[in-house]
Amino acid sequence: MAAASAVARAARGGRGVHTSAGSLARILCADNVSPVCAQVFKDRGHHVVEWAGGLSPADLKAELPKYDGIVVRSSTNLTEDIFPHCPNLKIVGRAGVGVDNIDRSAATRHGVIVMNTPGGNTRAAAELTISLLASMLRQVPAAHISMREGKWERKAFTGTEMNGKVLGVIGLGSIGGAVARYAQAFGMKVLGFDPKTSAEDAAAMGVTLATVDEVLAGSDVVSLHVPGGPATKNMIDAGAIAKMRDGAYIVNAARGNIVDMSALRAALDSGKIAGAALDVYPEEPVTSEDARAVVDHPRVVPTPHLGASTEEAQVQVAKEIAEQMSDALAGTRFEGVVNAPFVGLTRDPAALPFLECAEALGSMLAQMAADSLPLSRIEVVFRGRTMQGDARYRDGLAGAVMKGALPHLRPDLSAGSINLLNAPHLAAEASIDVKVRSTDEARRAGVDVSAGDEYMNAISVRGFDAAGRMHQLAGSVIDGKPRIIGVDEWRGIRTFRPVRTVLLLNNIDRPGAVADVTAILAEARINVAAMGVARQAPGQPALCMLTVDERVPRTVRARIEALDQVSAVRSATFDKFETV
Ligand SMILES: NC(=O)c1ccc[n+]([C@@H]2O[C@H](COP(=O)([O-])OP(=O)(O)OC[C@H]3O[C@@H](n4cnc5c(N)ncnc54)[C@H](O)[C@@H]3O)[C@@H](O)[C@H]2O)c1
Ligand SMILES: O=C(O)[C@H](O)COP(=O)(O)O
Repeated sequence: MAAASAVARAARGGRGVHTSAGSLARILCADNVSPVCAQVFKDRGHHVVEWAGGLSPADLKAELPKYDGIVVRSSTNLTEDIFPHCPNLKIVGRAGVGVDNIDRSAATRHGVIVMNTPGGNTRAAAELTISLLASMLRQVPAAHISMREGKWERKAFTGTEMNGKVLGVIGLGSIGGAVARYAQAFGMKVLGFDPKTSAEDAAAMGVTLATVDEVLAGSDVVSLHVPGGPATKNMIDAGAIAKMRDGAYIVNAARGNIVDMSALRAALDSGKIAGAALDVYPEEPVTSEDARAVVDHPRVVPTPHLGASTEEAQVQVAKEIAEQMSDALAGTRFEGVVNAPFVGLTRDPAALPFLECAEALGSMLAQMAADSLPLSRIEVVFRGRTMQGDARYRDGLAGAVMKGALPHLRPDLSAGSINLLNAPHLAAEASIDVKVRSTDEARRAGVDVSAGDEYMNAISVRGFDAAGRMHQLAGSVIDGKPRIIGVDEWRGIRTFRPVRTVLLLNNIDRPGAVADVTAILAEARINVAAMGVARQAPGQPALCMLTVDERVPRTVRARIEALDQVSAVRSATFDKFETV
């Protein structure tokens, strides 16, 4: 399972992420995803099982623990309770756009990457939206049924033209944008609302930007293209419908719970809404009485979630998700990740040393604070253009610092169960408040940001115990490698690499003070690899930093602590970083 562990290593922010020929991950392809998906995985050396249709919660609990990855469409629901059953699961792929059937925050908490294929089914969904719109305005399905019943009813099916009407598009992303363009070819004017669309982008689509209320009030047809989820649930409720024109139409090919079915049913019955075309429903297949009544309404055109169901779109999303997941499993590319965009940093040679530095700082901080655990708060401050210029660093640094710290703060967790994705959540579980700020933000919050200020790029970490005592470290990347550049209040120290075992001693600066320490280490046959001292003035308190080749037993540490010139000894051992 070398490739499967590559994705875990990438999430852990480790080095050496690569595919080895013939290395296998076990992938479950569910929800009738195109066979192209399985083929791409097989071609990339993975072991694939194709599952016909969706998996029930019981199926998921029984089957998914055996797999490293799963591909789903919209039928299989990966709810919060599934993830604790799947310790091997590393990646979930959505062959499509909407990820509202996947509990992304539970996935993140369990260190599982979630990715989708935005764009793969845009054309299919936009074409179906226009088909629904035209069928609804011209009553094509009802006329079809009437013909099949042997009737010839022309007058009853007099329709409404698209030309000259106003289409209101809510959600001007890929599909909403395409719908807006297609509708203009039929002579429709388009009003649109999307908080993320700029006036320039709207103008390029030929859309007049408006508020949501203006779109509702000014449109003959309102078409919805926003993602599903709590933020858009019942966006079109009785209040929104009341704002619409009398005799307006609604098209929903986005997600079922965006429209309140009971409000739509009432508005269809009253004639406030002249017709609706729906591809999606609050529950699929339809079960509730309101949704059933809407589907059966004579002025409603329903389809069973067919937006992405074209040969072309299915092949496209199946191929894309298998390639994206295979690349992520190989650790070479992290396209389409929706719950941890920062994992891409682990493949960036310029970014990786900063993540390693943050992890080393977290590890050393937690080890330095061993005598004052638990830590209740960890603050991370970053400076420099590299990290400030890329929004992904904020989450990446939080993950890396906590990934380093947690093995020392939560002995209940095995080191292998902690990665960049879940580390901040595991910290929150232990009531450790983690804050990441840029120097500017920290300065505004009144935090001392002087640690590492002589470096272009630096990360400082401060850990506070319950009594408010603080431990502080700063690090930077020098010659492509992490270095510790500051310890507590000491500035301008001789920088050192976070490798082997680092001993920090607070001592009085006097002749032979350090020699007494190295003599004890020599007696214990502990080799000193590097050493540095920092002091305020001759004869004053000083800091001595020693890198030694072995772990320092408690008895040896106690002998050093007993020296009268030494006031505090702290040590940190690094397993994963290179040797000096
Ligand atoms: N019927 C189908 O088979 C089918 C197929 C594909 C996608 N979809 C659904 O369509 C949705 C949109 O797909 P897309 O590819 O265009 O995604 P997208 O991410 O490109 O676009 C979504 C847009 O909605 C906007 N948005 C979010 N909240 C909003 C709000 N409250 N008000 C206004 N705009 C808001 C976003 O800013 C974004 O621009 C998907 O999330 C999916 O649920 C359905
Ligand atoms: O969000 C999507 O991509 C669509 O709703 C398609 O869903 P499906 O893959 O279940 O057809």
